[in-house]
Amino acid sequence: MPAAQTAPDAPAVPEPLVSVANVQKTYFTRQGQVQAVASASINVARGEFVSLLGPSGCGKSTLLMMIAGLERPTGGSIVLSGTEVKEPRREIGIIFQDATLLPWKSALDNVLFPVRILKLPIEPYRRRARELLAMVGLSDFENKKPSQLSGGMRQRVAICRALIHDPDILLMDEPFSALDAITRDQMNVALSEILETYKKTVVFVTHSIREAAFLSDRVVVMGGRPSTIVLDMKMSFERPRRFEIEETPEFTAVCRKLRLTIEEAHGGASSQIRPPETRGATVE
Ligand SMILES: Nc1ncnc2c1ncn2[C@@H]1O[C@H](COP(=O)(O)OP(=O)(O)OP(=O)(O)O)[C@@H](O)[C@H]1O
Repeated sequence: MPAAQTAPDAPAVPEPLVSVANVQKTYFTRQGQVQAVASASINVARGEFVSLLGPSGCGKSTLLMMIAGLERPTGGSIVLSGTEVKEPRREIGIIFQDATLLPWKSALDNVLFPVRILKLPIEPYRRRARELLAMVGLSDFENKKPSQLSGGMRQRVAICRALIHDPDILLMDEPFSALDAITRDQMNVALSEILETYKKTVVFVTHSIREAAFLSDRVVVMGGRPSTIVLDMKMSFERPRRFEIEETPEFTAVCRKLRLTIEEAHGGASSQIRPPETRGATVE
């Protein structure tokens, strides 16, 4: 029987931008070992938005920090743009839960901070910083210090700072979880708009099922003990997305499936009585 052949005009499968292959992480502490991630494998294509969802302690931040090169896996490998990640890399921009802005610097200078660290020429980047601040509606606030900005504004400055050196990939660790519900919704829409303009690959850690479903191309659910990937689900809602999709039966069904998966990974609790481990995952 002849060997199966690929048709000459078959579309080439694009190389993933990020490839996480059987990654494991055990922390060695004075109190003993903590197995944060038993095994995780995910490919993220260029331009894709992938959320990591799951209850507190299931290893989401650990996995993100390993992709960022800030933690080393104890097993498996992470490859970014064809090269194994062994240290923080310029192609990456990171945004944390707390905006972590420098309090004595203006919004504009905070956005320019990575440019100074990377010793890049300031002037062309000053123009880009102003463009980014305008994009997130902060043109009138570029000279304000962080203490003069609201939480949502500070987080928008942090997004501009992460984008200033034009990284290929944005890693976001619960960036909006400290914000009130309305501001958080606004930030979700603002982030979608930013990504329509500056096409980036995003890996996004969140506790919020709705936020993950709204923003993502794929939602990866982590869970179990020790923690693995229990679901990798495509979010096929049309883009650009607006709040209205959250009112649709399709969106509700997707959120229900994600919630049940998280609960099953923790022993099949009913939706009324959830074990403490699943309380970190919210549908608000
Ligand atoms: N630096 C560290 N040293 C030792 N243990 C750690 C360290 N960082 C995380 N852990 C442990 O690894 C496990 C996974 O933690 P991680 O923060 O990655 O989970 P998470 O899903 O992001 O949690 P959360 O949603 O609460 O932020 C937890 O048991 C945590 O206590």
